[in-house]
Amino acid sequence: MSSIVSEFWEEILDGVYNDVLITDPKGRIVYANSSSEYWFGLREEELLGKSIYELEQKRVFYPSVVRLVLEKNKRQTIIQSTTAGKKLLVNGDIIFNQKGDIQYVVTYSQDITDFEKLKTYVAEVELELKKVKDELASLKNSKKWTNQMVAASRQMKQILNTALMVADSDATILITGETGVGKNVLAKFIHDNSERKGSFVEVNCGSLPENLLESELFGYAPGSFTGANSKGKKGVVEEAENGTLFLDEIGELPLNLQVKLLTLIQEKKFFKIGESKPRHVNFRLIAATHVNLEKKVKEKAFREDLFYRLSVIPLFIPPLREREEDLSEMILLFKNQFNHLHKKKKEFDPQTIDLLLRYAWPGNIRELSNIMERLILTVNSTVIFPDHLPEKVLLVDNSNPLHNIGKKTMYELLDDLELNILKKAKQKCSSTTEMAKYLGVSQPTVVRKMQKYKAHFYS
Ligand SMILES: Nc1ncnc2c1ncn2[C@@H]1O[C@H](COP(=O)(O)OP(=O)(O)OP(=O)(O)O)[C@@H](O)[C@H]1O
Repeated sequence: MSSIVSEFWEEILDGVYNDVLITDPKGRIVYANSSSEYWFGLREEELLGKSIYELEQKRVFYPSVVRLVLEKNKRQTIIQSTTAGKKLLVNGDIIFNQKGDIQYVVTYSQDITDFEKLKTYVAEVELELKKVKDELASLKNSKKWTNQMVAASRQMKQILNTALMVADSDATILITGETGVGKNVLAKFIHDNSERKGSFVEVNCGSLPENLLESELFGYAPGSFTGANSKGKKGVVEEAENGTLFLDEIGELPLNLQVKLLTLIQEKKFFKIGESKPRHVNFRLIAATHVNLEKKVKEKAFREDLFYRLSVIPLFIPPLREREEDLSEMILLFKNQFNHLHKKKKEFDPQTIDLLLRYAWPGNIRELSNIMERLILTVNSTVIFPDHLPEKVLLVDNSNPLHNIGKKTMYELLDDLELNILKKAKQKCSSTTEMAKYLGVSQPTVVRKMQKYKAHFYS
């Protein structure tokens, strides 16, 4: 039994329901009261002398409040998960010696497992209620508002409302937005909500060389060129009869085909390769691009007249990072979808979700969906913790300290930035000497700074 607490106090502390741990400045546990077993699943004898860094790594608890107190040199209150399956609100207080150095860190917790469960339950019920409300509202004017399509943000709702308003018209639509934001999904949504009985036919203008793209679009007459199918070929323009033709990556359309597309839009007629008589068609055209078409027009790489013909109804889908409500709902959607698909029951630690919410998602929904599926398939434990995340997502926590402005002090924000710089340098370099050169500081400075954030570098 520990000698730093007198028998009198030990009896009192053993009688309290909450855990009490005392740790020395090196992070070694020098006292644990008998309630600690209930909280951490380890007997007090097993806890004594153990390093909190080691226990944190083994996930007996995570994150360690003592580590944070020692790193920040001040009192901390955090939410912690334990292997015993609890959620704790943990306080870490410092006892200073006469010289003003840390002598001990005292921690005690409050079990908020039930409270957290209740919070999750209320959040889920609220989310359900919101979904039902949204679905009811959208059902009023939508025929096929699929529940696989998230539109929780104000921007997305506005886009879908405009899309529904124009779905039944013949007006050409130009959908713009970064890669992976959902341009294809929106085009299909418009078709599904139109009265058009024909098919939704899709061509990616960037995926084929010019001659193949032309025959793909317009088809060819029998024997019109060497190597051609003797029966000829129907182009997608014809296949889209009475339906919707979706031209993805329209910015990649070669200039020669831009002229032909213009004729098609203006006169609703086209020539099959090898035919001299025009064919008439009736379809709705939706085009999409992730490039800046106006810029292409200025550079003379895209015809101005075609640009105006295409953008009768312009719809811009903002990047996922600007649609916070969609992002959080999509995380939930993909978690459920991939758990179901792969017969798993994975949960996400709140801090993992927090990091996913802060990441900039340059690949938008496609990138999010890929990462969620990979995590659900490859993580062994039931709970997905921050360190299971790809490095690029993990680094986001500190990569932009401005995210935490107002929540952390300026010194804490500067520490976050410093830590991030060191992490990035460590990824690039194989020694502290190399890191020093890379960062333009001395090697002892690098070592000293890494020591400051040792929990992130040495375990
Ligand atoms: N609102 C949404 N809700 C749920 N999933 C979505 C939504 N929008 C897009 N997705 C999913 O995200 C992925 C990318 O969508 P999509 O292919 O429509 O993007 P895109 O903008 O057309 O991409 P690209 O520019 O690369 O063609 C798809 O798997 C799609 O199912």
